[in-house]
Amino acid sequence: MSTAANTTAPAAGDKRPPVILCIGMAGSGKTTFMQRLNAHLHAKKQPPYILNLDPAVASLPFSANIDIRDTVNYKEVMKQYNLGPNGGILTALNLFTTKFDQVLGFVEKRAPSLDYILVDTPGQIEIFTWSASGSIITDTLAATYPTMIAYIIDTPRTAAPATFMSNMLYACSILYKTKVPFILVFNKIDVKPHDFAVEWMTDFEAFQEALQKDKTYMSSLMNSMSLVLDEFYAHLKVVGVSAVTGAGMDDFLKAVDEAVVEYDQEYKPELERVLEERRLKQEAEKEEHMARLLKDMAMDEKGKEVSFGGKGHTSKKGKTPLRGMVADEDDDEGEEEEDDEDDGREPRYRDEDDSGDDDYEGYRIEEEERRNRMEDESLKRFLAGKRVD
Ligand SMILES: Nc1nc2c(ncn2[C@@H]2O[C@H](COP(=O)(O)OP(=O)(O)OP(=O)(O)O)[C@@H](O)[C@H]2O)c(=O)[nH]1
Repeated sequence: MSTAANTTAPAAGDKRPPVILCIGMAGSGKTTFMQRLNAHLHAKKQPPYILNLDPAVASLPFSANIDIRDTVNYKEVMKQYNLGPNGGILTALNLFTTKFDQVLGFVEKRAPSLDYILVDTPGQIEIFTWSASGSIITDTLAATYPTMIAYIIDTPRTAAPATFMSNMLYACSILYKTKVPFILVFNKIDVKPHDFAVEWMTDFEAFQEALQKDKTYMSSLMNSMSLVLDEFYAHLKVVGVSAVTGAGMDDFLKAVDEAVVEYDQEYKPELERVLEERRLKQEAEKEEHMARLLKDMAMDEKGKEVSFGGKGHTSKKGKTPLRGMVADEDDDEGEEEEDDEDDGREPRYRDEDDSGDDDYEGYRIEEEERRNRMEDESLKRFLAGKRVD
């Protein structure tokens, strides 16, 4: 776990602004946090580019550059598809995702002049974190930009060990699902400072002690869960902020810088490895299909072997029809071999009963002799000082 102390500033002239996906439980203060962050960045003369992905928000306290509500009317979606509010929001997000390549196009044009891209997500957290659209949007952004999740937590409401544990487990599930760098943002520290949370995350015994006070059946379950979470905490950046007073905003930006470094050092190489693995797998599949196709082409529908009349054709004893493309060739067994000369003809199929074989062979020999005669003629004309056509 890091607490945004040791940081590296983003490289000057970096054309890939970090994308900050703001996610959190309803009422955790996502929108207020975005508003505060927006104001803070404007004050620093680094105005962010804002995407609003919440189709159900009544009014935004900041202006979004791209707003899902301009594209989809979620109330109309509810009516048309006969859905409830959550189904309407999810369908609206799905519809918007089908246009996300256009959104990316807009972002791309602006990216060189931007320092930050902020994304507000639907209040119903699972609509973004557990939907296909949420994954597509996250993965698409993360393929190009250093993308991270700012997980907003309502600190006063997380002070009980059981609530804290539930919230951390949820955060853990999102981290393992998205795999992008993760910042835990303890919001509302003007009401309750987040020191207790940092202590519980860094000092295992302190959390165990807090758990001892809980005498319910849940405490033993939580005891074992807390062991699992220890590993998870190591991957997190933790900051305390107040979206109302503006406390902790610079700490948050330092954590963003750290997340960019983490993206470059861990996420991106892993992404490239996965893409390369996929490419190799596809290539291997293609080769396998080709080999199977060639094998199939060597057999006619009745299961008889067929061959091509052109270069690389098979002998009657049933060799591989396309030389050089399929392994397992053995050409010099003293069998009756056909001429390997490429005569430029289209390949033709035949089977062992092909009675036209001899005619064809005769024609080939005739053709070759004719070509040889022409070449001789041409040479004679050249030696006689005439132009060669
Ligand atoms: N004291 C205090 N209150 C805050 C802070 N941040 C947000 N709030 C309050 O928390 C409530 C919820 O804030 P929102 O920003 O609407 O939360 P949200 O997560 O966007 O909520 P949804 O729109 O339901 O997703 C509001 O009453 C805010 O004024 C904070 O840092 N300190």
